[in-house]
This record gives sequence, structure tokens and C-alpha cells, in this order.
Amino acid sequence: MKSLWKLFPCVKPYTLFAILAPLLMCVEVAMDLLQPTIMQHIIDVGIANNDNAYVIKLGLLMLLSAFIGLIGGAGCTIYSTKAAVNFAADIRRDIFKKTEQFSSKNTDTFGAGKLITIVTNDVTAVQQALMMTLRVFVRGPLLFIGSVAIVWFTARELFPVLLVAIPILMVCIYYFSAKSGKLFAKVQKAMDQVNTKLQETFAGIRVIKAFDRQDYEIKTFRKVNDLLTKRNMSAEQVILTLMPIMLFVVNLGVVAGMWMGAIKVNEGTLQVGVILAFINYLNIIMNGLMTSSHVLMQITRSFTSANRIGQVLETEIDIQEPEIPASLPQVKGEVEFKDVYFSYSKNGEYVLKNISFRAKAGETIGIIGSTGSGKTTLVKLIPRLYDPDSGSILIDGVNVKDYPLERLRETIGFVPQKATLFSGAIEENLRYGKEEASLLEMEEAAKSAAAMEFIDKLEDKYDHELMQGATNLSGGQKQRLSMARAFIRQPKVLILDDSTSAIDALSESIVQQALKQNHADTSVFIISAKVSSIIDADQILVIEDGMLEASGTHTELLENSSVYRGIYETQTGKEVYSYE
Ligand SMILES: Nc1ncnc2c1ncn2[C@@H]1O[C@H](COP(=O)(O)OP(=O)(O)OP(=O)(O)O)[C@@H](O)[C@H]1O
Repeated sequence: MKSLWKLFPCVKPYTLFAILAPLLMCVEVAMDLLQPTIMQHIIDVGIANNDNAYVIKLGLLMLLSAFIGLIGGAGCTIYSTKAAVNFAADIRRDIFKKTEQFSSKNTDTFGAGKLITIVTNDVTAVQQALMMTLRVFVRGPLLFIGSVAIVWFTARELFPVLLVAIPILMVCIYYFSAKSGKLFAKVQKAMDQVNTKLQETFAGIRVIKAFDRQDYEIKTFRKVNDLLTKRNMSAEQVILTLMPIMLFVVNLGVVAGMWMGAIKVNEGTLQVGVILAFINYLNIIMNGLMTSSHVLMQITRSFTSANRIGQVLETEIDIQEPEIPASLPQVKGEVEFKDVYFSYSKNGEYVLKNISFRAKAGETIGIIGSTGSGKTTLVKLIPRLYDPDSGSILIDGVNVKDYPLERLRETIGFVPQKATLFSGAIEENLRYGKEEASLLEMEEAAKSAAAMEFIDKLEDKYDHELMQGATNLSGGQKQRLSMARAFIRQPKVLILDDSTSAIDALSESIVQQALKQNHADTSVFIISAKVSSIIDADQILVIEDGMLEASGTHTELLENSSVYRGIYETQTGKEVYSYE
């Protein structure tokens, strides 16, 4: 409930619509309530007295009230839709904005599947709740109160029937609403699992086909889909059971009303039209309660959704801008790690332990080590994708935490291990690195990344459209574009995380030459499993089990590091004699 209130400010810009909708609904309800009374008069006065003129007059009045009711109802629909749809669009925008500010740790906590369910399903649920609140929440209680009042004033003899039927109807509604709320929370969780599975499957469709695991994937999808179906069924069944129970209670009320009414008509204390009007009002009361219960269920259901939306919007972003940002002149690109410790989870095992090194501006730093030793994690700390648990990382002697985030990240070019490109033209992808890049700059970057040759062969060159996930490019082509995107911003610190793994030796040497010529004063971090890719580095860091096992030039490491020597010997087949 609290979380739903927290979303309330999002309705503020649409206050006018949110006020007009229920007002117009009041008009519709007033007209609906008028109908049985007019009918009662037609029967008891017009027909009973054979007064045709009276019947026609009241008939026309019925038509007019129906027409006014129609205008009220249509207006309410239009304004409630406007308010709810815009309210939902604003929440979607806010969630998207917030997730864009998320640190990698924040994103890891939610997972992509859950975030997608929140932006789609949960936002739709709160949109529905608002729409129904504006449209029906007023209608239900007004119909109910209006009908009860009219029965009290016009058919008091039959009022005892309401005194029995209404409490039973209310208990039913309360019981089923409470039950359905809990069940819908479970539905949302099952929906998360379906979305996560779908996302994973679409992203890995090629691997699935290559390993011929379609049957396995269908089986695992069926599992989560069946769970969602089962939970949906249970939740819907609760709602669907309510309707026949309520109808049964109302029908009992109708029988009781007719029975009591017949006795009173025989006694001459009641007219037939009153009984007909009472039956109509009883149905309206059920209708009013039913619609109110639907809204209540939708609102209860939306508590879970609002709660999940709140979790995203209120997430504390753990990578924060500095309170007092350092004033920085031109960044040179000297990078220093001082006693850095890092773990992915609180109280988790350290992935990096006591890392200290210094890279002078313009130096090339090679990073090598076994799989999972912490190389990628180490470079992710430089642009503050994660913050260390202890120790510090300095660029030009200033802690990266003191840099304005935008300034820090525009200083760094990052080429991740998995080349991630976006759907759109090659040009748009390159401009991701530098928005205002000229064609000449794009060409130079593409040349440095050995991407020129394949772009030139494309019919549309830089206008060539990439599909989602750049599936119409080869792995090597994706890596080259990903590198060009980083080169184009002329960063002071360039991080290449195993980004030449899918590139042939000739192209790799072109990239290395270009780095020397065009990025001579850039500090370059090259993570590679191949000694040949880092052999010329000014300094090589050997990472083993999250620790800096050794550092130095290739020659120094052959001399001093048994781990490095082992890697070198395995890759080259040459045995190295050491004085160690
Ligand atoms: N987002 C994450 N959440 C939790 N643990 C992670 C995450 N990313 C990596 N790890 C763990 O941290 C350790 C270091 O991973 P990292 O990716 O830094 O290794 P690496 O040396 O770059 O490996 P590779 O050479 O295979 O790329 C591994 O044990 C890995 O399982």
C-alpha cells in the first residue's frame, strides 16, 4: 500500500484528467440509478392508470437519461485512460532512467529478466489499477450507496433482504480479494522466471543450435511456463469463483424479495412496480460491489507491482558522484592501484587481493593470468564499473572516486571482452564513442582497429545497418568495431580486454602498430591470454588467484616469474633457463 502511495506524485501532472474522470462517472451513475425509478413510475402510474401520454413522457426521459449517462461514461473512459496511460509512461521513463544510473552491482542484483518484467508487467498492473480506480472505483460505491438509499426511501418493506444479502456479499469479496492478492504476487515471480529464460534463450540461440539442445531448452522453458500457467490459473480461479457465488446470493435475495413483496402486494401495502425496481436495485448493488471488488483485487495485485517498481526507483546507487569533485586540468593517464581488495558480494571471497602497481602515462600494460584469476575485474575498477572494498585507484594521483563520473569515463576507452554493439548503422555505433565524430575521425579509428577493410567492402559502408546484437557481423568484425568505437574518443586510458581474441595475427599487428603511432601518449591496458599480444608491453602484470604474482617486462618476468615462464613455455614450446 505504502509503495503504491509513493507512486502517487506521478499522477500529479495529470490531476485534471484524474478529477474529470470520476466526476463524469458520477453523471453516468446518477443516470443509471434513475432508470429503475422511472420504470417503476411507468408501471405503477402510467400503465396502472392507462395514461399513454405519461408512459411516453417517462419513456423519453429514460432515453434522455441513458444518453446523458453515455456521454458521462465515454468522457470518464477518455480521461481515465489519458491519466493512466501517461502515468505509466512516466513511471517507465523513470525506471529506465534509474537503471541507466545503476552500477554493475545494482544491475547484477536485479537481473535483466526481473527488470524487464518490472518495466512491462508491473507498470501495466499499476496502470490498470489507476485506470480502474478512476473509472470503476467511483462507480461501484456510488451505485451501491445510491441503490441502498433509494431502496430505503422507496421500498423500505423489502429492506431486510438487503440487510442479510449485503454482509454476505461483502464477506465473500473480502475473502477472495485477500486470497487473490497473495496469489498474484506468486504470478509475478513466475513471470520473472519466464522472462529470464526467454532472454537467455534468445541471446544464446546459436549456442543452443550448435549443441543441438533445442529439446532441452523447450523442456526447461515448459517448466517455467507451466509454473506461470499454474499460478495464473489459481489466481484467476479465485476471481472466477467469486462471480457465481455472488450471483447465487443475489438470486436468493431476488426470491426473498419477490416472496416478501408478493405478501405485501396481497396486503395492499406495496405496488408491483416497487418489486421490479427492488430487483433491479439488488442487481445494481451486486454490480456495484462486484466492480468495487474487481478494483480492489486489481489494486491489491498492483501492491506487489508497485513494491517491485519501488525497489528499482529506491535502489541506492552504490557508485556515487563525489560530493566535492576534484578540479582537474588535462588528464595525462597515469594509473596507480594501491592495496586494492575487491569482492563481488558483501562478505564474499575477495576476487582481487592486495593489488598494487603503477602505470606511467603513455605506458602499455599487459595483463596475463589463468582463467578466472581476476584480470577483467581489475580493469573494471578503473572506470568505476565497481568500486574496491578497500584500497584506492588513482589516475594522475587523484582517486577515481573524486572524479566526476562523466569526466572519468570520457577519459577511458573500454573494449570489453564480449563485443557489444547496438542495432543501427555502423556510424551510429562508432558515434557511441564520440557523438560529434567526423567521417575522417571514423575512418581513422576504423583503420587503427583494422576494421577499414571490411567496412569498405560493404555496399553502404558506414551506413550499413547492424541487426540486434550485430548478428550480421562475424566475431572478429564485431571486435574490430568495438575497438574502433573506443579509439575514436582518443582516450587517455585505453582498456582492451582480450579484444583481439577473434582477430588474425596480421590484423592484430596492424592494431598494435596503430596504437603505437596514433595513441602514443595513451596508457593502454591489454588483457590477453596470448604472450605474443603483450610481449612488447612496458610492464606486464601476472595475476594469479586474484593476486599480483609478479610484474615487469617480458625479459624480467622470464627471469623472475615461474607462472609467466610456465605460460610462455606452454605457448611457444621453448624452454627458458632461469637463474631463479
Ligand atoms: N558479476 C560477477 N558476480 C560475481 N562473481 C563474478 C562476477 N564476474 C566475475 N566473477 C568472478 O570473479 C572471478 C574473476 O573473474 P574475472 O572475469 O575477473 O576473471 P578473468 O581473469 O578476467 O577471467 P578470463 O580470463 O576467463 O576472462 C571469477 O571467479 C568469476 O567467477
